[in-house]
Amino acid sequence: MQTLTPHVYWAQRHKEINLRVELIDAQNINIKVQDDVLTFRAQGHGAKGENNYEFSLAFLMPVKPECVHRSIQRQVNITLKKKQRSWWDRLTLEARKPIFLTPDFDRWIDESDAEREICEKEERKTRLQRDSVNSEISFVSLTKGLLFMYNLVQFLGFSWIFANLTVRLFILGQDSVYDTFHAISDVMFFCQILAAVEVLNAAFGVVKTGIIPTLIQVVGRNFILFIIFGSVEQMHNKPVVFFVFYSWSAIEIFRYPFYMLGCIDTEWKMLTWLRYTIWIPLYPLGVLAEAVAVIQSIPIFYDTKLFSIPLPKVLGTSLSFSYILQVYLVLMFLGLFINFRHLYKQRKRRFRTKKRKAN
Ligand SMILES: CCCCCCCCCCCCC[C@@H](O)CC(=O)SCCNC(=O)CCNC(=O)[C@H](O)C(C)(C)COP(=O)(O)OP(=O)(O)OC[C@H]1O[C@@H](n2cnc3c(N)ncnc32)[C@H](O)[C@@H]1OP(=O)(O)O
Repeated sequence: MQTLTPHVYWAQRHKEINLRVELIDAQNINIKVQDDVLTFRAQGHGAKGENNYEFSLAFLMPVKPECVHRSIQRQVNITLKKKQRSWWDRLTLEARKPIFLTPDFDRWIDESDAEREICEKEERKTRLQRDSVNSEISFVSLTKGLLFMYNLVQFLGFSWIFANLTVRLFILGQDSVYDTFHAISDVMFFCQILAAVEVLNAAFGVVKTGIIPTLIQVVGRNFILFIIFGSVEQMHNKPVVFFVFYSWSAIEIFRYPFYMLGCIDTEWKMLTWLRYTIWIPLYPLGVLAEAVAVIQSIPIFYDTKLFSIPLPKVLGTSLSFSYILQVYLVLMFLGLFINFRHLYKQRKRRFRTKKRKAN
């Protein structure tokens, strides 16, 4: 086998040099770049059949020693990085062009074209960045808009409940307390079903809050509303319904407007203080009222056998739901403890941040 020189085509960009070595089925390719000199050795099929091929090129200016090459059926493509971003007048150190070297007209561009190519690339990049920022902004605005609407609906719902309970108490006196469920439950059902959105918001990171406290809050309330009050008629006329609904709505008429203002990046200090303070008496009172409701419902579930769970014969006929309620009573106080601690932390975080901002 003889050693021949392959035909080499070259082109440049501001940052790199591209070489195309014309060699069919190149094998044992050995390319080295040392002191700005590239040496190429390979076996392949050229104009004179299967032979060894080699060449070397001393570059006009410094190049990085690492290079990338890729052999495809009819050629070997080599890419080298220039050490400095610049446009070379020629490829080789020697002014006389080697005979085997030709400009690669398929890839050839002059300096101004290369500049334009770079400008276009930059423009495309900026446009892409701008587009992604714009779509991020419109996504955030859409989310904030939807959250605002959600909070507004809840605020209106709970304001109606709170106002209704208060006005009825003043007009009808004590009697209104016994009729709370019939007067209020439809709106309360609506608001509390809708509150499931808060669990989804926490789960998908739409708002910066933990899922566990939200789940405890929503599941805890809906258990009382739908199971204890909703499914047992004997509970409808109990005064405890009034106290539960009153404690729930008393916090929500501050919490939801606080969130609404948050959605439009506004804050009323008084409202923030109320949102993060009023739960301190309301939460234990609310849980206490809920506990009274559960305790009052236990004998009713026991007598009516409602929701009792059928058991295998060896264990007895069925497990009364009243036993589950007794376990729930314990869970309630565990839930109270978790959420009380969570709200306490949120309060501390909120007021600590404010103080730091004020400094
Ligand atoms: C696993 C299931 C087990 C079930 C076991 C059952 C156990 C039963 C336990 C029962 C206990 C529940 C009793 C309860 O029903 C009794 C009462 O409600 S009594 C009445 C008094 N209640 C309250 O005061 C509680 C009110 N509720 C809450 O405060 C929340 O629901 C709670 C999840 C407890 C806490 O809220 P959160 O974690 O979200 O804290 P923040 O308000 O500070 O919000 C944090 C940041 O998120 C932003 N955010 C949150 N929600 C929204 C929203 N809807 N829209 C816009 N932004 C929102 C908020 O602005 C904060 O952001 P930043 O810090 O940037 O301002």
